[in-house]
Amino acid sequence: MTTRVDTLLTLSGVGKTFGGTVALEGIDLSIETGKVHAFVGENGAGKSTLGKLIVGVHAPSAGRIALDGAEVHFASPAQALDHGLVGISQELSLMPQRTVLDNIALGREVMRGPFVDARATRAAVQAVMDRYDMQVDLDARVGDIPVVEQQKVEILRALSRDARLIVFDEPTARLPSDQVAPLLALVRQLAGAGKAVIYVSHFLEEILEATDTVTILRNGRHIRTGPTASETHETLVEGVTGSVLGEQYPEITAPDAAQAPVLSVRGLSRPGVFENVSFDIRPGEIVGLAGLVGSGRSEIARAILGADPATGEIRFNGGDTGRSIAARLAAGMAMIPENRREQGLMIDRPIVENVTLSHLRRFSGALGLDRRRERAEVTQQCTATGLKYNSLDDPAAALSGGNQQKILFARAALGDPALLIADEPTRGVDVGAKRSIYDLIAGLAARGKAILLISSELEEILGLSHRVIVVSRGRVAGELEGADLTESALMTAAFSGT
Ligand SMILES: Nc1ncnc2c1ncn2[C@@H]1O[C@H](COP(=O)(O)OP(=O)(O)OP(=O)(O)O)[C@@H](O)[C@H]1O
Repeated sequence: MTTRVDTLLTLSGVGKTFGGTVALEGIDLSIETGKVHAFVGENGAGKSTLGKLIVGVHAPSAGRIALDGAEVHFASPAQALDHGLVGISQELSLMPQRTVLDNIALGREVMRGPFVDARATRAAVQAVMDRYDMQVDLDARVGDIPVVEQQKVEILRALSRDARLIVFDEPTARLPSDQVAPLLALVRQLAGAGKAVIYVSHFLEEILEATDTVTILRNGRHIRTGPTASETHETLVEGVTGSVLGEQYPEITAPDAAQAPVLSVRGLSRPGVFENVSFDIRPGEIVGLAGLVGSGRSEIARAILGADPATGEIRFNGGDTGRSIAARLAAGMAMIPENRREQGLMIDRPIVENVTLSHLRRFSGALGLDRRRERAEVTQQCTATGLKYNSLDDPAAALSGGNQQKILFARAALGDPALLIADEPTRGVDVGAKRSIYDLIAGLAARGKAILLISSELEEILGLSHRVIVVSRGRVAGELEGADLTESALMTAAFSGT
């Protein structure tokens, strides 16, 4: 199939400010049909904002946007949709209780008089699926299907509304690794069908593999746009950070083998989820917990924190901590949860409150809350994590996704925990900020803290852990250390139970 390439959208001198924050400035760019166009940049570079200007979530503060050569102004996403411009965000906007068909057809039902013609509605949706060769079970409940299928539902919904351009904002951030390739195939398929696609992502490999054009943004400015084929991992990193990045992983010092473990887990079990899990973590040790998605890694971590019930023994600092999450936090455990929006952040509350959450007692004295000390310590932690913000009183929602992640780090570090459980700590974080999070983890370990690190990025586990526990189907399938800690040994163990 030959695909015609035409300019669909032209941005000239586009800028956006939020209060005092300049998110974007002087952006000139064109978006073409039949191409996948990546936006890359550090956290806060303005990628999401640019996507949101295009699909009518925000209105530009300066400049003009032209569609097919004619200037357009969208007061809402609905108006952008009327022109065929659609955004698919990280948090999907589907109704999980309803069927796939309902979700795709909602608001677009074929009517016969005052009644919905169910058969004709179904046929219309089927026709869209056939036309784009994207099949999905129309009768399944959306909440029951995998995330990548849910994304397909969103795409079909957009296609059934005659979308011409689809903006994907970090579409793989929530995807299990085995669903990434199918998503990338869907994205390619859309371009093949003549749609313009914008792809916002931190995953440089995905960008190199699946996009045609790359735009690099830095501090709200347009650095360059060009064919993806002429970029490499290194040129992208250089473009995004503005400098050549050195070693990605910090030196980690070997823990003192003579010290008693901070954490001892014995025979930890939760029926149907994991079974008979036992391991220790010593002070200053970074232990990776690796395994395929569904292996039980995150569930084990949650049980250690007391967030989920489990049988077996957990000894912390040589004693019993009690079973509740509150008792374990008070005893010196901390966790950076995998899903920060649902589990970690109060998105509408100020940054300062988000950082001090669960540590308020530290700043309370006879005279009430010591606000000055609270702000000083929060500022210190925010600087240490490299968090970029205007004012500590801004809501967390005003930060870019990666900077929101750093709030959770600042919070965990503020409590000076003896054990930090970090579940996917760098998800959604840019390459430069990744390094600062690795430095933080290594720094905590150097100060004698125990770290349990969970990550889907194999490289990250290998680069940062002293020792790795591999889980497969809820059982410990191997423990790797020193010269035995290699990618192939890790993968072999991870697949052993499957
Ligand atoms: N609703 C908002 N209110 C105030 N400031 C905002 C808002 N949305 C974005 N910003 C600011 O605009 C800038 C760009 O943010 P944006 O979300 O576009 O970055 P990004 O490149 O997508 O980052 P990330 O990779 O972290 O998601 C940041 O400084 C951010 O704090």
